[in-house]
Amino acid sequence: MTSRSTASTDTTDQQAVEEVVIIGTGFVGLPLAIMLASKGKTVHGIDIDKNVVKAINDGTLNVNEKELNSRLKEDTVQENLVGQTEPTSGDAFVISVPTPLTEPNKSPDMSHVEAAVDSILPYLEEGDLVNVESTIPPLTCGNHIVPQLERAGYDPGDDIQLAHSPERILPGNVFEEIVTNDRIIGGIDRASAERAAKLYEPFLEAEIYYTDLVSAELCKLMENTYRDVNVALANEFALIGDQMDVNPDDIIELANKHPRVDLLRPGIGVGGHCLPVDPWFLNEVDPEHTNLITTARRINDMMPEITAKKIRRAVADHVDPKIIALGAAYKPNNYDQRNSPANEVVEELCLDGYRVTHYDRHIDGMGYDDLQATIASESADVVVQLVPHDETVEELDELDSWLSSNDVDLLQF
Ligand SMILES: NC(=O)c1ccc[n+]([C@@H]2O[C@H](COP(=O)([O-])OP(=O)(O)OC[C@H]3O[C@@H](n4cnc5c(N)ncnc54)[C@H](O)[C@@H]3O)[C@@H](O)[C@H]2O)c1
Ligand SMILES: CC(=O)N[C@@H]1[C@@H](OP(=O)(O)OP(=O)(O)OC[C@H]2O[C@@H](n3ccc(=O)[nH]c3=O)[C@H](O)[C@@H]2O)O[C@H](CO)[C@@H](O)[C@@H]1O
Repeated sequence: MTSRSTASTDTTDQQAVEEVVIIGTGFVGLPLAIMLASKGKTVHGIDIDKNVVKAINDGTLNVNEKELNSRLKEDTVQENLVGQTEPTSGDAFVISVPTPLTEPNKSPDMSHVEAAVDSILPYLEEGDLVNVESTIPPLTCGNHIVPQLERAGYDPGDDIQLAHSPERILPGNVFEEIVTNDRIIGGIDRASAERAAKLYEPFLEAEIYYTDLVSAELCKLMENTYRDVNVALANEFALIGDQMDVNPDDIIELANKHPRVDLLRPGIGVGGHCLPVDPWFLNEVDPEHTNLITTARRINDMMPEITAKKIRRAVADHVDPKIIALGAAYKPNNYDQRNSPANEVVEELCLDGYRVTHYDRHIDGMGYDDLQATIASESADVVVQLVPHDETVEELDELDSWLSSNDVDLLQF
């Protein structure tokens, strides 16, 4: 049961949402809090991290997401958004806490979601909406959140509305995508899904698709798994290309000239908060039918080690080479280091005893003033570009002839 509505046309007669309590004001919760506050909603941003709460209230959060700092400082946002460490009452509760994996068995760690739901129970009142934005394993709403609410004496779908609207924003382009991405809203019933749409209507300029809870859970996981598997395919093609001594990027470009082929870019691995995690949620619920998915995960997880091997081979002619590694973020033009393949590559090289200094202009404390001066002062033998940030690629382009005339090898991934 999927159906569509346009956010700009307010078609439902569900009660508006005026006061919103957002549990978890991190990468996902804070942009939503800011968007709602900027549209005049009363927003309580709840976080167990006192520093995050203080920074929200002071308007000083130093997060390197485009526009986030300036939007947080806007007068309307500062007037309407208050950071708190404890929940309070409201019309709608949004759950946007982490859902990591437990290692080494790659099972979902649902403790934050459970704690977040527990924390709102004393404040829930009849008619309130609970809307989960965290990425969750299939059946989490039905098998965990519904019983948790029932144990507290509620009857979700009757006295409490329950929805799951997974967040799909792309790190690095959050404030555009939160407005323009279509939204999938699963509800325990249609009324819950339509009420959740009331949360997004004030700022959304895209379609809303209504569905049930499990379909919404699965949809988010399929999206990220699709991307992970496709990067794995590109990585595997690149390994085959390497073996044949041809440039895989060039061949992929040629293959993409086919009208129905659209290969992604091979790289040094798949990092970030989502792609290395979410496919395992599918494996958790259906190990029998996730062979391709888990194989792709393993291919992507192997890439940092394979990259380190390539670097070892490339520096084999140098005695005790001095290596400068550029890039620590999990992807280009980004500052986030969560599950960063670049960091894994550097760790591998350091474990082997190589002398490596590691820089990333996008990351506080890892920058440099002048790349040429840095390479010269460190007497580097090899420069390895691990993350193709636009600026890094440009800088290295400009330094190309200087590097070769100074016998500095350049490796670019
Ligand atoms: N980061 C992304 O790109 C992205 C995009 C879409 C979806 N998601 C999903 O959204 C969810 C949140 O991810 P994130 O990136 O915002 O995480 P995050 O770590 O940036 O933020 C989560 C925040 O929740 C707080 N928190 C933890 N437990 C809490 C509790 N019980 N009560 C109140 N606050 C609590 C943490 O202190 C933290 O500030 C995850 O399920 C993630 O998979 C993330
Ligand atoms: C389906 C989808 O798009 N989901 C997005 C994704 O956001 P993300 O930032 O994690 O995604 P990517 O940009 O794909 O990067 C991931 C890693 O893959 C490497 N990569 C990428 C493309 C490529 O061709 N070759 C590569 O090697 C890249 O370097 C990096 O390490 O998950 C978020 C949270 O759920 C979503 O909200 C967001 O919509």
